[in-house]
Amino acid sequence: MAVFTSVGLDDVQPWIAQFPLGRALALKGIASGIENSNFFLTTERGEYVLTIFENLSFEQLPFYLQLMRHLAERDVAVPAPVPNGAGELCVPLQGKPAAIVSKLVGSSEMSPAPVHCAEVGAMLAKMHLAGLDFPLHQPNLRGLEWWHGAAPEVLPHLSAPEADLLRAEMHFQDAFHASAMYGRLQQGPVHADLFRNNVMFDGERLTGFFDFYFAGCDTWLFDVAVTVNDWCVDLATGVLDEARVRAFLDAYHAVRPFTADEGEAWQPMLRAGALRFWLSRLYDLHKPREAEMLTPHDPTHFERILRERIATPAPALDS
Ligand SMILES: Nc1ncnc2c1ncn2[C@@H]1O[C@H](COP(=O)(O)OP(=O)(O)OP(=O)(O)O)[C@@H](O)[C@H]1O
Ligand SMILES: N[C@@H](CCO)C(=O)O
Repeated sequence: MAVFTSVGLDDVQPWIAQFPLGRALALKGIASGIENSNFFLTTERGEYVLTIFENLSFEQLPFYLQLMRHLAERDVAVPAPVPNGAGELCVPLQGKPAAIVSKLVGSSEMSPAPVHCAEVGAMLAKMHLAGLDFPLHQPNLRGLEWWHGAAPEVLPHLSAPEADLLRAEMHFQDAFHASAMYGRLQQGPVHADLFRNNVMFDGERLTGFFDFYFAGCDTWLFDVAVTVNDWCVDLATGVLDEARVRAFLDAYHAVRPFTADEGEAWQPMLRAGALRFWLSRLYDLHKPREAEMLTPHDPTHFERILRERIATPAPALDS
């Protein structure tokens, strides 16, 4: 269920007059998604997606929407937000923040082959470069500081081996994040949640990245690690598929070459990417938000990935 705020064509008709889109012709709720209410919107000018934000406020949204606009203007495949007549990207609908973005063609590729991973790698590198001159700044709100707040909250709910792993990995990540090598890694706006369900494909052609609502400024390599941990993994075991990893990394490297520091940081960063989602899934499971609408994802998937990344080195980065 992904329409939490119900809106009909009659509600949208007067509201849409502020956008240069003509009249609304059709509105259809989108069934997938767990954070926001999403609708396919057909207007006299074409096909769009209308999102009503259920958890994000008017203050938080400019970073995400301006970033999407900035990237779309630089030919990165992302939905382009449509400004209203006053130039605003986010305006209230039924008392909640809402935005209209262009509709991407295609569907998510949930069983990716190396060819899909190469497309994602190349577009991610292009996105990182295009974000270099993005003027707004917001930290990754699910970064090290958040991990330090979340870990003590979930620890009482863990078994002894799980608690030992979490404590040891936090310790390891503190040292990694404090290192001079970490301090030299290139930073900028990152997607930070680029899982298979947040990318659209039309056959083997990537048509767009979407769901930017965990984006923030962090190291580019963190984004690479999060993305590889999802796109290049065997979902049953957490083991990385070498052919997909190579395809992803080679395609990224061809657009934006990795540095020697990134080569050194690669293994700990894959662990950081796994820890981030193990922790957030544990947190969502044990500390659900008030008026929570989502079914928590399984944390053990990322516990398995974390243990696997500690035990087995991933294919190296070229630099
Ligand atoms: N710009 C777009 N173009 C085409 N389809 C879109 C677009 N944005 C969203 N969708 C569709 O809507 C669905 C839900 O969107 P999204 O994943 O952003 O929902 P969410 O509730 O915000 O996120 P999530 O469940 O991933 O946390 C997607 O799976 C996709 O099918
Ligand atoms: N991608 C996240 C969900 C939030 O988008 C997860 O799999 O835990």
